[in-house]
Amino acid sequence: MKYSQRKKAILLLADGTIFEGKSVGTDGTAFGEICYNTGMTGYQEVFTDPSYFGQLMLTTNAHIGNYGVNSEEMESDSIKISGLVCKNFSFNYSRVKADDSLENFFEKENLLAISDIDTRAVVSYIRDKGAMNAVISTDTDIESLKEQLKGSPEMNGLELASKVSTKEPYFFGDENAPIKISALDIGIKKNILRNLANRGCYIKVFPYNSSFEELEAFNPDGYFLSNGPGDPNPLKDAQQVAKEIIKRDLPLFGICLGHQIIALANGISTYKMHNGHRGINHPVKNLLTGKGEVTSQNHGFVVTKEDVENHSDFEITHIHLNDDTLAGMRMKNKNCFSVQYHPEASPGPHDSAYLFDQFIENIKKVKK
Ligand SMILES: NC(=O)CC[C@H](N)C(=O)O
Repeated sequence: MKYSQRKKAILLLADGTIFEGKSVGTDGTAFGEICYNTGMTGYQEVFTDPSYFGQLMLTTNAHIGNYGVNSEEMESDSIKISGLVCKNFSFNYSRVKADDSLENFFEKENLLAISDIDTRAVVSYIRDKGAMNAVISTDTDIESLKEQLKGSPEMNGLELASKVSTKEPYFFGDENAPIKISALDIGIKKNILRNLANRGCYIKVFPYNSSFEELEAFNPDGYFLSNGPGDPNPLKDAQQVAKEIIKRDLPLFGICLGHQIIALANGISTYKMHNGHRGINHPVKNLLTGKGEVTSQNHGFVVTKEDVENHSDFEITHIHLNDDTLAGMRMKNKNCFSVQYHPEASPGPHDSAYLFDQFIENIKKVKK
């Protein structure tokens, strides 16, 4: 689409606030909870991260699309955000490694994006008011959009893993690799699988509603619970899987949604944050080493820190330094640990990749 052909488009928040912008490609209307990501790079990884399913993504970086897209930077096989809100959309891109423009990619995936929005004003507004549902549209009939928006589901209590999980089990990595992992796919990012495979793991990935017995039948050396979209509370099957693994004291590692599932499986609650953490420069303190880590984050729910403090089987291992929320925990007498953030990065810094090494060490201890 030529720049001159762009239409007026709007962002309407659930409380009636309106921001005006322009459409980028396709006309249409898209709903979701509005969230913002502060990363300066990594838009393709973010847009294809299954954890973002059902969310309208606002990017605070002033330019989106300027380095195009590359097929190696997919975190799943398609775009998972429900729509994009940005400031400047780059119709031109420049990068040797790029194989297409972001505009073409959006067109192929039929994603609605709007630009020329005062993104700083939106972020400052939703930081005060808290996360809320919104709609973006090239249709400017506000009353009709308001009506439709009323019907869009609240993120609190929403089960979304079933929408992004694999339908059938599949394998990842070298089948002769020394370590076997059963991974529950509640929205898994590809770079988690790459990180495990690069450390000598052959992984069998299971659909979100698989039972412990199905995961066990692969005869794995360790178990993994993935990241993913939505509220962890409705995911009862996954919580049951976590319970069974922990009961048998088998090596277990959970990331983000998987970490929240481990908490819920042990009677530790989670809650929806006023605004989530989404970006690639979130500071975390490792309480075991005293060291800081700059981390990649994407979550709107969080594990209740007080519940972990009061649980005799758990200890806190990591704290988010911006707001003192829980960023990581482990079980004192079981082979189980988990983090709220993303050691696989993609996008983001690699400071926390040691957590994958730790998982492998935990597995090797048992294997000996
Ligand atoms: N990245 C994730 O796994 C996110 C977990 C969960 N959907 C949340 O928003 O908190």
